[in-house]
Amino acid sequence: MPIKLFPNLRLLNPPLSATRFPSMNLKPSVNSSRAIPAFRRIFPFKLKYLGLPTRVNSQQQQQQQQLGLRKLSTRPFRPAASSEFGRRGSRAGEIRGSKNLIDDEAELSDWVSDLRTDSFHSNKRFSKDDDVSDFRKGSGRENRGSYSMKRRRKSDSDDSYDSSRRGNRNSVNSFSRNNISNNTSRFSRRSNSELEAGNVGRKTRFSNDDENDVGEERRRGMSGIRDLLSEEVSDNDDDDDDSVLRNNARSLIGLDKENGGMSVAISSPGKHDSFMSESRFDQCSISALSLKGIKDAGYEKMTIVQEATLPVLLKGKDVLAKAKTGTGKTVAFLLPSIEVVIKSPPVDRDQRRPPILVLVICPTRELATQAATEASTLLKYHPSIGVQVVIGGTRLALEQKRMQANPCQILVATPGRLRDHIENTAGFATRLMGVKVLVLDEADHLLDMGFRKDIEKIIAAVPKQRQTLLFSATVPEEVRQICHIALKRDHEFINTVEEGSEETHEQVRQMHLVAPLDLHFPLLYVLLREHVADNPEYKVLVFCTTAMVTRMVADLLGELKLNVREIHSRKPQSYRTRVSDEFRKSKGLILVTSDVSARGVDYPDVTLVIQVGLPSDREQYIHRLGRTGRKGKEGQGILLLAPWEEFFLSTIKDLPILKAPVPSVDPDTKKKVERALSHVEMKNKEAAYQAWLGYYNSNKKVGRDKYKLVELANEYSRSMGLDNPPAIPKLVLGKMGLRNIPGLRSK
Ligand SMILES: Nc1ncnc2c1ncn2[C@@H]1O[C@H](COP(=O)(O)OP(=O)(O)OP(=O)(O)O)[C@@H](O)[C@H]1O
Repeated sequence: MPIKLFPNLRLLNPPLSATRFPSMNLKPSVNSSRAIPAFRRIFPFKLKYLGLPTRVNSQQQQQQQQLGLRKLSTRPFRPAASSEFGRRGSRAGEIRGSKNLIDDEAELSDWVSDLRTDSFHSNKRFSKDDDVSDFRKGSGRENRGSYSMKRRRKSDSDDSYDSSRRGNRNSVNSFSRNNISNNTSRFSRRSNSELEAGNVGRKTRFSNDDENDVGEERRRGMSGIRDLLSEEVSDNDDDDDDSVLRNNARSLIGLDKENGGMSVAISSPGKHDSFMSESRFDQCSISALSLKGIKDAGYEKMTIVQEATLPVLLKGKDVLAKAKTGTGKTVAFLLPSIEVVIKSPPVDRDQRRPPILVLVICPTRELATQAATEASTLLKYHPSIGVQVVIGGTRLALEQKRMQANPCQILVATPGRLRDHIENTAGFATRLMGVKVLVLDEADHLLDMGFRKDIEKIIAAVPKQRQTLLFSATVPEEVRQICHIALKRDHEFINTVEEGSEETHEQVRQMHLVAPLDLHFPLLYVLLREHVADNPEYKVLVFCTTAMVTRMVADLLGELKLNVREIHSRKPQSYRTRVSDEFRKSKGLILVTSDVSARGVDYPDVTLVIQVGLPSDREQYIHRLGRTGRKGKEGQGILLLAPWEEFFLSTIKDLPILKAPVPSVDPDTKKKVERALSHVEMKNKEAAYQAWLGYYNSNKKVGRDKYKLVELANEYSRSMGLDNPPAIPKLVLGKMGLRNIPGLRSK
């Protein structure tokens, strides 16, 4: 049975295009770093002169050879037709960096204070965000590690497997158990293819007058819900949808062996602009008023993930959906959810505890606010449907008042704050018993150990009889294994990233730079300076490992007179909202950020993403990179690593990331950076050092050898211009397992 699948798979996986980077000049050259500005050396395809980046994997090397010596044409970079889905590579991810135990000093000090007060669990309970979640990942690290081990072993044993088939192995296995024809006829469809207030343990809650409570702004009541029932529904009924989509069908469907769910592999139509489909929203059973809202939002056709998921979701099925970053997943889960509200019986206006019908969970405050804003846009012509957002960093009492004064049917929340409401808001648990649709956005992150307990609690608080939607750009195997926590057994896995193809966008050029730590700050400055000079409309995200490292790097770049903002969990929510809005609207700005901006945040037109230091794992690398190249636009990504961090590259070896030559930094620039570092506040450098140590200590690989780790941390301290490593509280060192390690200073 499985053998039958392969011809189909081949059809779905067109041969490799020889021209992946058609515009790249591949003539070897010895780069004179002085003659060629650093950024241009890293992205030589922008230029008419020579450069020879080294491909990471051998397949890519082969492609490069096939390309031969070609004249470089520069902007605009356009990927070759059909190449996006034509590539294969062994699926990386077998070797994954472990999640950090302590993501930043906030967690560290909170942890310490928790230890002091012996109230760790109770304190942690009510405010969670990205950074915090990373802290809490500690308990799950071992689990993650063992998953990784399993995966590694599995992949080892599969070495003989043809790599071109490897990506489809799951499908093949699962097909062998199932009735292909039934599945195909039923489901075939066409397709192109932080942070709740970091109040954990923090004693301050921020009052937030400028909180973007969309539901409140809209001041929607429940009065018109009855009217909604008489809303005109578009002509197409479900069968029509099916036939339209069936006509377009090019997909394969099989039962997901691991968890019993349906698995749908979506094919490529052979064009590189894979983000949009040819299908219109009115081809689905969507209410006329929703269609009006969609039109006003400027959406004409569905994106690939919308086209693939909407018909299934409109039928009420549970779905786990995977689609590349910036391809419209938010609308994909909001629209069918809104349709459920429309079709629900009217709620009595005088009801004391009106039900929440749709519950959307997002891992970060920014993302929750963004999703609520999108919902608000789509609800333009549904004035009686209310959407509210509950997130950390705002006063709980204020949210309670708002929810009481103006009950909504759609609630968007971060996990920690939601749990807080479940436990502390009168009548809230009763309202949740009305939930018909549960959405986990960035599902893999939410199902990760950092959020797992909250999510389990939330799932226990909503009815079993519900529809559940899990969306993410990354769905690692371990998430497939545990998604039954949330999904029904017969759920569908709709994967719009073709198995064997890359999870990143082709139009985003990726580079990695490996250089000693002492060069990282000067190199970062040089890269940014060059990019700013080259791009009048620059908009750059610089990702750092922890919140305190983020603050220090932002200070440094500010001292270097770059136009910089910073965002991380240690900033008050009002500040974060303001900076996030500013960056969304601005051009000519650099946002230095922790992982609060890694997932989901939709900043338009980001020109460059720089990741400094080890990303927590492969998924985080992909999500951070995904802040650029959204909606089919071009973008660039640079990963700056130290030599001892190079192991991370094996986890992303299937991605088209090229090795860039390290630009030399001229003595004047070095001095300039040193001077700027000397102006950065000592306490910020000390905090960065401690946070850096905590972050790498929690990395399975780097943190294994404590002696080496301390040496590296002290190298980092020197790179900040410090003669002696800052002293760290004894309690903290003890907790990190670093007591009595030579080279550390304690206080
Ligand atoms: N049908 C559509 N046509 C055009 N643009 C759309 C459509 N649907 C969504 N968009 C826009 O696409 C952009 C990206 O959408 P969204 O943020 O939902 O992506 P995503 O897939 O969730 O990304 P991430 O994985 O990073 O969370 C948004 O600006 C959104 O307004």
